[in-house]
Amino acid sequence: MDGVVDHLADERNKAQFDVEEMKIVWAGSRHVFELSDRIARLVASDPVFRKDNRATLSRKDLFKNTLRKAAHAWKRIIELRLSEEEASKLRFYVDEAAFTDLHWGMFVPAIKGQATEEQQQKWLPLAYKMQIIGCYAQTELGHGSNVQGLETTATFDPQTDEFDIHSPTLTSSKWWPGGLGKVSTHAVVYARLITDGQEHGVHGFIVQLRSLDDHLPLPGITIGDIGMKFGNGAYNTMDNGVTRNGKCVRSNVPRQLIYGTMVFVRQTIVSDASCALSRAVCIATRYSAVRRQFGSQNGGVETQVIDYKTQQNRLFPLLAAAYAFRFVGEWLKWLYTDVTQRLQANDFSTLPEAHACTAGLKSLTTTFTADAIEECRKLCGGHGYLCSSGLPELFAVYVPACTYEGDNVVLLLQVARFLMKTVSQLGSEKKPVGTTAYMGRVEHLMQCRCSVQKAEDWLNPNTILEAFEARTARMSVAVAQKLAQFANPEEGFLELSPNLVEASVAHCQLIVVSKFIEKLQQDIPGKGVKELLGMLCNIYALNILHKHLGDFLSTGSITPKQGSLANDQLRSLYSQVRPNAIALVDAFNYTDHYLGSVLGRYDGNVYPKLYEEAWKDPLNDSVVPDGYHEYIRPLLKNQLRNARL
Ligand SMILES: CCCCC/C=C\C/C=C\C/C=C\CCC(=O)SCCNC(=O)CCNC(=O)[C@H](O)C(C)(C)COP(=O)(O)OP(=O)(O)OC[C@H]1O[C@@H](n2cnc3c(N)ncnc32)[C@H](O)[C@@H]1OP(=O)(O)O
Ligand SMILES: Cc1cc2nc3c(=O)[nH]c(=O)nc-3n(C[C@H](O)[C@H](O)[C@H](O)COP(=O)(O)OP(=O)(O)OC[C@H]3O[C@@H](n4cnc5c(N)ncnc54)[C@H](O)[C@@H]3O)c2cc1C
Repeated sequence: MDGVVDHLADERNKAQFDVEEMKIVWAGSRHVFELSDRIARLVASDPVFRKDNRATLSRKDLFKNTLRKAAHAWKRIIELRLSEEEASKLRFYVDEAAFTDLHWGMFVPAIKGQATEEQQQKWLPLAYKMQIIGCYAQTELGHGSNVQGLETTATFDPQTDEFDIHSPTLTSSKWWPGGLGKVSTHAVVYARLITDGQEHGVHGFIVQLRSLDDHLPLPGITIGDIGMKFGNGAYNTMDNGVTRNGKCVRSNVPRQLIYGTMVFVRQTIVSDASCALSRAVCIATRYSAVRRQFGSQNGGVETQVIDYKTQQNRLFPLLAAAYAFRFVGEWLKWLYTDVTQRLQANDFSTLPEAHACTAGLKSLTTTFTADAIEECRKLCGGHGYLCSSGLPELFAVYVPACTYEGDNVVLLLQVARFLMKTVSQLGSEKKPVGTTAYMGRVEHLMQCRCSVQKAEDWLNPNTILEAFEARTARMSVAVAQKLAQFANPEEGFLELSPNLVEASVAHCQLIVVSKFIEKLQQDIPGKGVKELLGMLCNIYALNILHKHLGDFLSTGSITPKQGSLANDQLRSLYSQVRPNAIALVDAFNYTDHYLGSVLGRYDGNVYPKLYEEAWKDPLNDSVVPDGYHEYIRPLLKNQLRNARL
């Protein structure tokens, strides 16, 4: 900021907490903060990583530019001898969907989680040095959610000691895998295993797709890109592939680990949600402090739009959710590490809970974040619709997260199965543990009454927790009772699936709220940091209560009067957060390069930069547009009838 006027300085001076300490809380530790800060600046200062031209490049140029960035990133990683942690941060800050996401994010984890020791020794060193590039080829043209319905076959031939991978139908073509279309040399392909004419379900196989000499597909393999996707620049930096046929190397893993890579990636997606959400919120918050509309008295300045209660009511719950998702993401990472260690010791007992938590939280956080990015665009008024706001691209890149790695509704139905199983086991020897431990108090939760009498009573974490637990337990038990009336449970499950999904959402919201409350029980240093986090936790919880009031009232978990008091408390919390809003988004420590938004600039110097940015558009290369002589002039001169169009 040297020599630059900070238009948001007054806002920063209002902060009532230690921003530097909050940055550490957000990062997770001082080590991660320092590392992230260093790598973010490194990326921001490298001209190869510029991204302000993405919206105007053609698909081919966009894609080639992504290849250039990926190669440059790898070069820098080698030159600077970056650790795995630093390298992954570098890719994060380059901020461009690319084949490397799938290579490092799915191909390598799939081998680590599912391949035998011998296979790992063969493939991992090659993958780590990027001497092979891999992708995760599960989804087919005909089946994505229904993994057991995949049609690709892997038939073992004992004579050659090989598997014959075959796509017997058009719908069995692998369709969607990122990196597959143009870049990957190898893939983990999911196929139905057949030995001695017998089927053994879906397994993963490492398949070489392309020659390592000339990159041509190997004989019998047809590969291409599936075409343009939603948004202009956005996700079109990625090649998503279609392929048929191939040969491969043998794989043999325990049944329970086949889905393991999905559990891993879903866990990373929850942390990514807090990044995407915080980024949109940072843009909308800074711009809301810069933007003024109405309210000028005697020729004075107009009101900052952030001071309108409606703006706060839309924006601050999103800010609170960004922090909430950060902390639940941290916890989920711990849960994943724990389950991985147990699996290595052949303990599969916590896998169902890990599956339900990763599936449910992936669904909850991505749905919320996609909607929130769009809300942030609207919070920025007309300028939010400009590509230079960064929000349209962020939305287009982010929104498929609601679909990939498991459609969000399909995933909530998985949570519902877990919940219904838990309810059905109540009263048996098997006590609910972990995130369903509250079900162990179901008798109390079915009849307890919320004690809130005045608005401030809602600030008690135990009061909030019990209201959320009662709501979820009552919704789950109610739908379980309805299910029990069906002679065929699967028929009942289909019929009641909307109710089941609602119970799952309630359960996942309870997890997020409870993990935020647990975070606040830790020792958190820094003036005012814990107080501010407490306010955000209450905003997150009370906003859900307000938005889902129907659930809380219909289950009798709270009274209408208590619902109204929660809303009064929310308004008061907004006023307390307001002076801290800019500092709370500064704590994300995003560089202007990473934010990629004129509206979200750190210095708040929005208008001159918007004007400057507009002139850079290729349409402004000439004053009179290309096409004037063919199409506009004849129109104006009434010569269209004779014109050759
Ligand atoms: C840092 C880098 C990150 C990289 C990526 C990040 C950013 C984004 C970049 C690019 C995009 C990236 C990736 C996208 C990649 C993909 O999309 S890959 C494809 C993902 N596909 C899916 O997610 C498919 C969704 N469908 C399913 O998960 C399953 O088919 C199903 C819905 C769960 C149904 O399974 P099925 O076997 O038919 O049925 P059932 O319900 O009977 O389940 C059987 C039992 O298995 C348990 N189970 C199911 N899933 C899991 C799991 N993942 N882990 C553990 N256990 C699981 C289930 O609970 C059942 O158990 P029971 O005890 O029998 O009840
Ligand atoms: C950008 C992007 C990247 C991707 N990358 C990869 C990749 O790298 N590798 C890979 O293998 N795949 C990849 N995929 C594929 C992705 O995992 C699938 O698209 C996803 O799992 C959803 O499956 P589907 O497309 O079959 O949806 P469908 O299952 O066809 O869903 C269509 C609709 O049906 C509903 N539905 C489906 N089943 C049920 C049910 N049982 N009950 C109620 N409703 C149901 C869904 O809710 C949805 O509304 C990617 C997809 C995208 C968009």
